[in-house]
Amino acid sequence: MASPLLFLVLIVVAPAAVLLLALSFLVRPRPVKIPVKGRHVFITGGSSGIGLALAKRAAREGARVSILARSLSKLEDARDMIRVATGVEVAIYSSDVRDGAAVQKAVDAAGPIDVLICNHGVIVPQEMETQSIEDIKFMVDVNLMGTFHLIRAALPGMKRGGGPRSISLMSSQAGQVGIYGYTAYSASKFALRGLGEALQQEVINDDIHVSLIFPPDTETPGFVQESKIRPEVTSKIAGSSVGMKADDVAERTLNGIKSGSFIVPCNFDGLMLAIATCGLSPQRSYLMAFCEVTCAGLLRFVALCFQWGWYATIEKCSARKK
Ligand SMILES: NC(=O)C1=CN([C@@H]2O[C@H](COP(=O)(O)OP(=O)(O)OC[C@H]3O[C@@H](n4cnc5c(N)ncnc54)[C@H](OP(=O)(O)O)[C@@H]3O)[C@@H](O)[C@H]2O)C=CC1
Ligand SMILES: CCCCCCCCCCCCCCCC(=O)[C@@H](N)CO
Repeated sequence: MASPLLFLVLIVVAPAAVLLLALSFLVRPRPVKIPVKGRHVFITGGSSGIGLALAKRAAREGARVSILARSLSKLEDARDMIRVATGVEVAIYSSDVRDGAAVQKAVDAAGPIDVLICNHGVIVPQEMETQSIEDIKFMVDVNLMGTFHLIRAALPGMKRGGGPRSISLMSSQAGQVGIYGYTAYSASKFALRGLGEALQQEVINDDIHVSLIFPPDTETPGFVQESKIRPEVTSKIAGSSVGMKADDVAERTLNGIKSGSFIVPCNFDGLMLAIATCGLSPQRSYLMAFCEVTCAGLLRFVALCFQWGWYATIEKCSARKK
């Protein structure tokens, strides 16, 4: 009578328990908690959208907050908005992340950083064949080179010790899977993952922990602009993942940073995408590692179903154009 139960234990539960135990010893780097309260959080692109929501949240949680962007008037408006919402006065720095010297000056003026959030980003969605090389360079320079400038400027100050610190990079779900109309944008966002994986190995001994954030379409001023010019196919494919509000992305982001997660998905589709594209990324959570090991095959199948749908959409749209 007890034999089906015994069978279940032997075939499923026991191997799962052994795997979980093995993974709890195996995961590296080790789990870490990164506090935000009373610490210096530096957010680029903090004057709008996700960055502004992040700045508000960090201020509310008792951090000292600095924000950097180009437009001084937008920065001042953001500072006023955050003061009204939280009673906290944030420091503002007007620089272009493409200008390494200007970034260095701002970072020096702000003082040693505990949590660096490279959130700035630009997008011009368009098919590569018609996109100008200036627009392509624009996205790579801001999204990728700007991030290099920031990390290089902030690292010496961050290595001074005083508890675990974080470097977080705002990628996109389009940095996990290439999307029609996003050749340059996807390239710049995929690049952040390579940067982050390599950087984590270089800074682990300094108690610095890298996080990569992968949001879906998010309601922001930037997204409103993007939506006006984005190809129809791009909108359809991006619609495969449920859109979010900036504040909800900010909440996921800050929680991901605080829990020291390397990969930070923002919604359920993002979680599936993270498991399907886990590759050789570091993983601190043995539970997530367990999901990756056990679900990879099935999620590959799900991913192929999505690709099937996307190629059908592309065919339909191009047939209509002709
Ligand atoms: N909204 C979305 O659908 C998604 C967004 N993301 C990513 O999230 C991040 C934030 O996006 P979102 O909130 O929509 O963006 P917004 O366009 O609303 O805000 C962008 C911010 O970055 C700043 N910025 C842009 N270029 C530069 C530059 N060269 N130097 C310094 N600061 C700059 C802007 O200020 P200023 O113009 O004054 O410089 C602004 O503060 C980006 O990296 C984006 O790629 C990822 C997935 C989805
Ligand atoms: C295996 C399971 C797969 C699960 C579903 C996969 C869905 C992928 C959708 C990708 C959407 C990309 C949106 C990018 C938004 C962005 O970065 C711009 N809006 C920036 O402004």
